[in-house]
Amino acid sequence: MRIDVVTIFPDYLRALELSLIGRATTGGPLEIGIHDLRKWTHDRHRTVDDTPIGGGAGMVMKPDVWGEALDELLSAPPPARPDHEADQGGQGGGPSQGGAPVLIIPTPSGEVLTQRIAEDLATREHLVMACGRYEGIDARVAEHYASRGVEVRELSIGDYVLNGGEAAALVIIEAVARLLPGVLGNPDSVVEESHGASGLLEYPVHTRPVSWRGLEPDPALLSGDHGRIRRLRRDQAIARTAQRRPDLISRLDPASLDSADRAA
Ligand SMILES: Nc1cc(-c2ccc3cc[nH]c3c2)n[nH]1
Repeated sequence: MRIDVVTIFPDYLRALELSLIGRATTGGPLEIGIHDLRKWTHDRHRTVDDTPIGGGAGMVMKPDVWGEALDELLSAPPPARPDHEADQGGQGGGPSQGGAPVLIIPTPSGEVLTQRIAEDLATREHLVMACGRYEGIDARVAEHYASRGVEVRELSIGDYVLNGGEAAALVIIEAVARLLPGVLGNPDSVVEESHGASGLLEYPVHTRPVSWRGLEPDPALLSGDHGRIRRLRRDQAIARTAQRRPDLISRLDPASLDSADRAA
């Protein structure tokens, strides 16, 4: 997968050079390009914004500058894929959806990112992320590329307002990139996560010391009885979800909450 990120603050995205995502970009399944939007300006002040048509506070990012940047990045050839990666779905599941780039525009007024959306995006070959600032990017940019048949995803990372799209882009990239094959050391760790296949929040985790400040994990976890441990953890996941995210419980298939797998 290739991800191109356009921003007026390229240093904000340097975090992508760290940790697992950073390692995934050195000979791994991921290529990341970080681009300064001002590269596509032509005036001496490198202007990227202007006052809003119709009035209002703040400034709006200019469609002509964004158009030159996105024309170039959206028409770039899809990343070369080693033969062994032909149609190999990652933890996101499913074969690749082909090389057509997806234009992702972080915005507080977008569809809220979910694990399902991240899994879908993890099957794509090329993501182009447009990070806005000020009051946002001229709405005609998304409209123009959608009209040209580009898949445009205006994505929110939650119902709160940031100062720009860069932090949201980091969240979206991490949620997607970690699902790619070879990025996580242990692919099994994706299986029992919150918002994973079970639709539940994950159970509480513990490690040594067993006794800490008078607190100890459930004795079942020390029993070595894997069936008992699995049943406990499922009960804990259900209880935690019911307490913290009852909205997720209502979406579950009631049959999935029965003791079927507890009998195992
Ligand atoms: N979920 C969420 C996204 C944003 C966001 C995204 C882009 C821009 C550009 C200017 N302000 C922005 C805010 N806030 N909250």
